Amino acid sequence: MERNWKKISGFDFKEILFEEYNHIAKITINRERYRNAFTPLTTWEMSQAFAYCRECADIRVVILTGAGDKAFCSGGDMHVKGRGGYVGNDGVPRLNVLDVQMQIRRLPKPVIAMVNGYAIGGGHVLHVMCDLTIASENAIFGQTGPKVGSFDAGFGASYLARMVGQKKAREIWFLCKQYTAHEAEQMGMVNKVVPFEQLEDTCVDWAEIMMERSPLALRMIKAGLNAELDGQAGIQELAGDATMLYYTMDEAQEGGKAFLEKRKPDFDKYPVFP
Ligand SMILES: CC(C)(COP(=O)(O)OP(=O)(O)OC[C@H]1O[C@@H](n2cnc3c(N)ncnc32)[C@H](O)[C@@H]1OP(=O)(O)O)[C@@H](O)C(=O)NCCC(=O)NCCSC(=O)c1cc(O)c2ccccc2c1O
Repeated sequence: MERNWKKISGFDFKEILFEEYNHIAKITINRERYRNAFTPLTTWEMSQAFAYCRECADIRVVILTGAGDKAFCSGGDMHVKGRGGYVGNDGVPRLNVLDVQMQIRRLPKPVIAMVNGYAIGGGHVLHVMCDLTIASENAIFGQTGPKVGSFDAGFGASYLARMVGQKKAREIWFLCKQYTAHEAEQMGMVNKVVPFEQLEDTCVDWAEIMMERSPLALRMIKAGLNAELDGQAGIQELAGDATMLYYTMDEAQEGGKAFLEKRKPDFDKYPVFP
């Protein structure tokens, strides 16, 4: 189905497209010429887009994808890989895709990876970070790090292992083989494989189903699933959400009111559940 994706205004992005349709934001890495490899500018722009998605209450689900029919993302742009990171116009080496990874993980809304071709290297890690992955039949998955002088021993290893198991994760990283969409689905890192022509429709369908569910329930489930792996940082995320919920209750309002009214708070009137 042809959809009227509208450009989200207020940004002058050069390396990504940032669009909205029916409360769904779509972030497209727009470097088709380089199989959508990311530079520090690409990841900086992605960071701003994800920050907007977090703040904007109108956005309920985010789709991350790559331009064209060849690649979702082929990882860091090898042309600008320097000593210490990927070097942007300011000459500073950075690994700022790691910030984007955290933003995806911390976004209190579902993020769908719409994998339309190669998801390789740092691009593979990006799909791993997303809550759901829907892939077209032509999609190819794999890590290249140990072949090209890199590795992601963070979420790119440990979270991947949670998905596919330790043996498979080690195979993926040690051998740097490429896997078809169906193999990736069998391994548990892809939710659904569809023909290329149905890829966007399926992602939008899934997004629209999720938008019929309680946003707060999805937010809490995501935080809980994260907390299992994220230790103290995961507990902080879940605890922050619990505090947010507590602040919506009369019991918490009473504490603040009592302070401002210079009286003792009366918490006795609020129910204590077993
Ligand atoms: C992705 C491919 C398997 C596609 O192969 P295909 O045969 O379809 O296409 P070509 O190879 O001919 O590519 C067409 C064209 O695009 C250029 N290109 C492709 N990928 C990149 C890239 N990553 N960087 C720069 N340019 C790229 C390619 O050179 C061609 O240009 P021409 O001028 O020749 O036309 C295959 O392309 C491929 O394997 N690509 C490389 C994948 C890769 O190794 N990526 C880097 C991995 S490391 C990484 O991503 C990484 C990034 C981080 O920021 C990290 C941060 C922290 C920890 C770890 C990190 C990390 O590991």
